[in-house]
Amino acid sequence: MAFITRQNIRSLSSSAALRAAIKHVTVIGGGLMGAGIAQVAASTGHSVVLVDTSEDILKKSTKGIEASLKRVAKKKFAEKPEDGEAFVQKVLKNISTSTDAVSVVQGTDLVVEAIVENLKVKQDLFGALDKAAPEHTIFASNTSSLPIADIASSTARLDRFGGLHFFNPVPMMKLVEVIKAPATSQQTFDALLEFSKALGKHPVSCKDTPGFIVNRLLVPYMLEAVRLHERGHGSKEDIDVAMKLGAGYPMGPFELLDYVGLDTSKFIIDGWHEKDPDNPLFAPSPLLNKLVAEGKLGKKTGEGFYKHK
Ligand SMILES: CCCCCCC[C@H](O)CC(=O)SCCNC(=O)CCNC(=O)[C@H](O)C(C)(C)COP(=O)([O-])OP(=O)([O-])OC[C@H]1O[C@@H](n2cnc3c(N)ncnc32)[C@H](O)[C@@H]1OP(=O)([O-])[O-]
Ligand SMILES: NC(=O)c1ccc[n+]([C@@H]2O[C@H](COP(=O)([O-])OP(=O)(O)OC[C@H]3O[C@@H](n4cnc5c(N)ncnc54)[C@H](O)[C@@H]3O)[C@@H](O)[C@H]2O)c1
Repeated sequence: MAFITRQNIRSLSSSAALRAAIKHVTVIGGGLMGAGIAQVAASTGHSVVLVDTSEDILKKSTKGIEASLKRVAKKKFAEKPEDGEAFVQKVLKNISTSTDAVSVVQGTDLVVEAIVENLKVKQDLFGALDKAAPEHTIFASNTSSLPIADIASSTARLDRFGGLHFFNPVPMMKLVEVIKAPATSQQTFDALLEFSKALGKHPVSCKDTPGFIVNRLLVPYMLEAVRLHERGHGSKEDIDVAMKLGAGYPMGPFELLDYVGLDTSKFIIDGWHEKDPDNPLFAPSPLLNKLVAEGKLGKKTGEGFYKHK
């Protein structure tokens, strides 16, 4: 039996206050990740503004969100499809779009950035947002591989800056890595943990170290799979089947690389290789580089290691 103590009440009310604090969310980047984050935030009652560089991209993002919501609704409301349609419409109403990040952050509690994996581009974005956003607004990056402290360094709100690393596909993957950089305040970190829980996700706490937890283990594994294939020691199909049937992974490494995007994968590897050139774990892959140079970026462009319909 749980006893209600004064301390319990205090921590319950402070966590309720934190949860209440994040209502309006601005998601910047409407690609694979940003669209998923916007969808999940809107599905859990947040009001969301999704930002990208053009109306055409935003139209594509919104279409993708609608299609994904329909998949969710089909399962969630299997018994009552009409409630599923109402759910989809209600969630879509919680999302608006914009191509002007600076003007929309004026009314936001949290900015989640999911743009290209490039330090300078992320710094420029946050530097501009910092001047426009209210004092209380928390900034978070969904970066896969860049130090949160480096991204935050273009702002004057180091205490209100942290990492929220989601996993692809966001509507299905339960994990969020919540990253506390050295200057992130405990209050900001707690707010990010609470926000992740409010999204129905399972947060884990991470230090601001390269790759946090998942990617520090996943990137060397994926790269070793590519090298194994480059050495002629296995076809990509056999390697994928082996890891699915032999290790219980839902996707093989080549399928997952195509799913993540080969451009994003290359950004991650190149960045780590530049910082740690003698580490064989992060050595670049000629095959991956060739596919990216040919514009074969994986599922999102219709071809990567595999062809996708
Ligand atoms: C080298 C460097 C690389 C490093 C990269 C790091 C990247 C990054 O930082 C970290 C990551 O994200 S790492 C990546 C981490 N991610 C992973 O590791 C992912 C590994 N893969 C998986 O967990 C599974 O294969 C999936 C869950 C993707 C699909 O499940 P499945 O059973 O294999 O196949 P299924 O039959 O298709 O789908 C079944 C049902 O799922 C539902 N549904 C699916 N997608 C949906 C969506 N977008 N919306 C809504 N719903 C969606 C839907 O209900 C569907 O049924 P339907 O009747 O068809 O509508
Ligand atoms: N793909 C994954 O599996 C995955 C998983 C976790 C984290 N991430 C990280 O999430 C971020 C986004 O990855 P993604 O896969 O969604 O990429 P993506 O290429 O699918 O989408 C990026 C979007 O950002 C937009 N964009 C670029 N610069 C912008 C700017 N200055 N302002 C507004 N929008 C801008 C692009 O137009 C594009 O629509 C990266 O930091 C990546 O490392 C990716």
